[in-house]
Amino acid sequence: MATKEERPQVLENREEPKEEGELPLVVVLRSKNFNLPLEDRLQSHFHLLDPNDSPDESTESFLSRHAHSARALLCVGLTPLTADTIGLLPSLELVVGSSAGVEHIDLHECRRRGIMVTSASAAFSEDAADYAVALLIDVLRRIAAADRFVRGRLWPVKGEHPLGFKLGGKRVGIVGLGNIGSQIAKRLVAFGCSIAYNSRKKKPSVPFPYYANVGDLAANSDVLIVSCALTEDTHHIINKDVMTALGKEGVIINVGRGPLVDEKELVQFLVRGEIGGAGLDVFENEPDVPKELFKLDNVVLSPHCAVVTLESFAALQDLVMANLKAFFSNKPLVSLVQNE
Ligand SMILES: O=CC(=O)O
Repeated sequence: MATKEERPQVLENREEPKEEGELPLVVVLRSKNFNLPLEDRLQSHFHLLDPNDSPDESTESFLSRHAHSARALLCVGLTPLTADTIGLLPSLELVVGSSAGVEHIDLHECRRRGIMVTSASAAFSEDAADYAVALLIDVLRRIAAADRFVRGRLWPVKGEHPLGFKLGGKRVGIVGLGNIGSQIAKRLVAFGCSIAYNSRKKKPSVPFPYYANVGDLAANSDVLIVSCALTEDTHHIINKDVMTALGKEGVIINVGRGPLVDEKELVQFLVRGEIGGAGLDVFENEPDVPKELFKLDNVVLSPHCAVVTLESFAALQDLVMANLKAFFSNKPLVSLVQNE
C-alpha cells in the first residue's frame, strides 16, 4: 500500500468555509449519472457549476448563461471536453482532469487558448502499475484459467492444469515510461525481469535500454506492456508488425487505452496462436469485447478498472483539490500536463 509520503502532495484545508458568492467558480463537466466522490469536498471551497443540476436546460445554454467568468473546469472521468464546449467558456484558464489519460480533452484547443490542463495520473499510477503486473502474472501463471478449472470441477477429471511460465528473467518492453510505466518498471525489476522501453524521447535519467522504434523493442522482448498516452501518433502503436516482431511466445498487456493496440489484428494473432497471450484492461469499443477472446485461456480480460481502488480515489480527491487551490492562489499546479 502507498505510504502517505509517496502519495501526491496534499494541501491542508486550513480555511474557514466561505459564503457561496465569494467562492471561486468551477465548472463541473460530467456525463449524466457519472459521479466521482469529488464534489462533496470541493463544495466548501468552490462554487461548483454543474449543468446536470439544471436537467431541463442544455449544457450549452447552462454554460452560456452561468459560466462566462469561470476560470476553471473540472472534467470528471472520461467526459469529452470539446473545442465547442471550451468555446462557451471565454474566461477558462485551467482544466483539471480526473483521469490518468487526457485524450478526451481537446488538447489542441487548450494549447491554442493557453489553457492549462492537469491530469490525475499521479494519483493512479501505483494502482495501475500493480494491475499491469497482476495481469502479467495472471497470463503467465494462468491464475484465472486455474480458477475456472477448479470451479468447473475439471481438477478431479483432468488432473493437472497446464504448465505456466516464470515471471523472473522475462525481458519486458514498456511502451510509455511515464508515471505508470515507471511504476511498472520498479515492480518488475524487483521480480527479476529486465526492462527496456519506448517513449517519444529517450529519458536521460533512466538506466534501461531505450528503443526509438516499438518494433525493435518487441523483437527484443518477451512481454510488451502498453502504458502510454493515446494520441494521433500512438493510435495502433501495437500493430501487426509489432506483434510479428514480438513472436509466438510473446505476451501483450494493455493498461493504457484500447486503441493503442490494433484489436482486430490482436484477436487474429491470438486465435491463430501467433502470440503467446494477452492481459487486457482496455478495449477499442468499450464495453464491447471481441467475443473470440472469451474462449481463450491465455487471455485475461478486465473491465477498464486498473486504476480503481478506494485509496486511489482518495488520492484523486486530494490531487484535484490541490490543483484547484494552487491555481486560485497563484501557486504552481501539482500535476500539469506538458501540452506542447
Ligand atoms: O483509465 C483511467 C484513467 O485514465 O484514469
